[in-house]
Amino acid sequence: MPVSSDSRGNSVFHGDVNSPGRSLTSSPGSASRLGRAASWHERPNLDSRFPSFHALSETPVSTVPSSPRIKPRLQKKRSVTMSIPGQTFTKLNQSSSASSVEYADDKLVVVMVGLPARGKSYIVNKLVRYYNWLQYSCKAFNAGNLRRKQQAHDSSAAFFDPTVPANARLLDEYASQTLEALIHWLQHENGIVGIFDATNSTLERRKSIVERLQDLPYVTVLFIESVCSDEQLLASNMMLKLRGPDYKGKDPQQSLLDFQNRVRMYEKKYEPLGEKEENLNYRYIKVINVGKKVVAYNIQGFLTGQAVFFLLNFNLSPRQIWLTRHGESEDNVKGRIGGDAPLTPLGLQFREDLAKFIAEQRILFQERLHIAQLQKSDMLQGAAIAAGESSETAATAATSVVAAAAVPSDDFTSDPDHDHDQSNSCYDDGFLKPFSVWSSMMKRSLQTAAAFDEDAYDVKAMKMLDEICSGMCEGMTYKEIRTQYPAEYEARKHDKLQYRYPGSGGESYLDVIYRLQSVIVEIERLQHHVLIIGHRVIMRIILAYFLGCGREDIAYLNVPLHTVYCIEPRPYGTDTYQYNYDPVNRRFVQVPFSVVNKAHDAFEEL
Ligand SMILES: Nc1ncnc2c1ncn2[C@@H]1O[C@H](COP(=O)(O)OP(=O)(O)OP(=O)(O)O)[C@@H](O)[C@H]1O
Ligand SMILES: O=P(O)(O)OC[C@H]1O[C@](O)(CO)[C@@H](O)[C@@H]1O
Repeated sequence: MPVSSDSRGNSVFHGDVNSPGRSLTSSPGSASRLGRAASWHERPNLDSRFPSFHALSETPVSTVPSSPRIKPRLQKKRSVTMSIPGQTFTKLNQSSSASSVEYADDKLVVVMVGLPARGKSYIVNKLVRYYNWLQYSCKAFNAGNLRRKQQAHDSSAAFFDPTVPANARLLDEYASQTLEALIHWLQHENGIVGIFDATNSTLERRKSIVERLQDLPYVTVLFIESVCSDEQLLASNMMLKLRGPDYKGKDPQQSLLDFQNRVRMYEKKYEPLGEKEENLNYRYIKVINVGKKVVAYNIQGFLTGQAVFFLLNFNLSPRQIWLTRHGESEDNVKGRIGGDAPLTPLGLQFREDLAKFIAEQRILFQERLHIAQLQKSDMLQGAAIAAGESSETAATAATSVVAAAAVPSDDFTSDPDHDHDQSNSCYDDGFLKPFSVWSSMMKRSLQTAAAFDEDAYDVKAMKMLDEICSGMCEGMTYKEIRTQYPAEYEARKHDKLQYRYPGSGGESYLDVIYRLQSVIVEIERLQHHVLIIGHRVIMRIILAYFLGCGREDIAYLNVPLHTVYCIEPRPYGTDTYQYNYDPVNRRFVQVPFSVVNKAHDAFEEL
């Protein structure tokens, strides 16, 4: 099969478009031929396809012709392999006998299991963000929220005593109503992944959930249990609960004692996932001590596999995720898209000041971390004494929390000697949290990353961070595209997320999302800081993940050049900061974080 490579080194396969039995599986560039990249379960209307530079008959395709002799028996019902919005398209044989082929939605119900303060909601929030970012409609249904909404009396530990029938019935009712709301969403709001966030602490409860769901077509049930035996983490988690809705505004130490009693109430009846579920052939993932150990049983299907992949890689380590585009390039000045232009003098100045700014922020964060751990230690000490422990025992336990946080991540440790010349307290431990700097393999990004000292940073270039490829429009201005290819210009304006540039290597935002999936998971896996020096589309997609942006916003986020974003994962979400570069005074000024571009102008200037 003839193969060529385009200007960016991508291989382009030129198949024989008239090959017999050609199946319309998607391939780079195919969506613009097939019209809107059809969701996997919709038939694309070939007559409404986006216009392209080539008529369908001329367009080079990368499909391998299937032998006319072997006609695989096509699945007439549900798809059993991965189905990725905008990336895969399964077309069934037109001559199939079924009058209307039933496109089954592969739906997933995730059922959380775990004692209080085991991170269930934390895991749920991350999974919701991850699935939605992958363009699978995902929503969480939390029984605790329903309880708080409906409950007249307070939520003290006594209410959770399983030996009090009235309360046990109420808790079951809250759980049942929550599950029904999830089912309704799946059936009537095109939901794909519904997550049931509750303790679901007994086998009996879990069996009733499976029985209720088995009536739904094409629904897979996956149990995810969070188990934690790390006393320091549990103590820290329970302290975090004091800021939660159940204890807001109440005495911290009394609240901590009450929450510890609530956990004891659940422990009376708690049954961990295990052999009984295996005998029932349930699917489950057991996350132990924030992924230190993960047990997966009977995992089948693409969506469940995504959950395992994600849960193997997340962590709670406090760190910063920095994002910025490359410095100004010569094509930016000319308004030309794509290409591989070098930095301008202003772009070179930006990179020097960026390196100084990041070095300062790295030290400031370490100091903040140290102070936060001391505060946590005081709080733990006070709670332990209130619980009746001796002050010596309490002090020892609390100090170990601080010590545990000061140890750098196990990825690699910057050279303590190199940092010893810093004159502030955070170097007393001799450790500075490691810092990775990732760029794309495009000149403008590589040049920006070159300002970072490889002795103090782990500098890496990644092709998956390259800017979106605009295919035949590479090197053009928006005005030239609008003039020379008005239909393409309008088509992209119509659906910027799914529109794929025609021509070899042409990409859509959805293509780049899937190209960045492994980068997102790697960012979640890292326990130390990272700075990503990307491009406009790359910034939008990564920011959209951490902000949980809706698909209608992703392609329009306002991410100008010489703007630096900082994301700090927190126990209940993320803190975000933005700094604009002042080239005159050569400094970065913190401004309110603001990336949503309500104007939604598809082609704002570069
Ligand atoms: N896998 C995990 N194991 C232990 N702790 C975790 C895990 N993931 C997150 N955490 C920490 O646990 C804290 C509390 O988590 P979260 O509120 O989600 O608990 P929960 O199990 O939902 O509690 P509850 O059942 O009371 O709602 C989080 O803020 C986070 O710092
Ligand atoms: O999706 P939009 O808004 O066209 O922005 C993407 C464009 O931004 C740029 O990164 C501007 O430099 C181009 O290389 C790229 O094609």
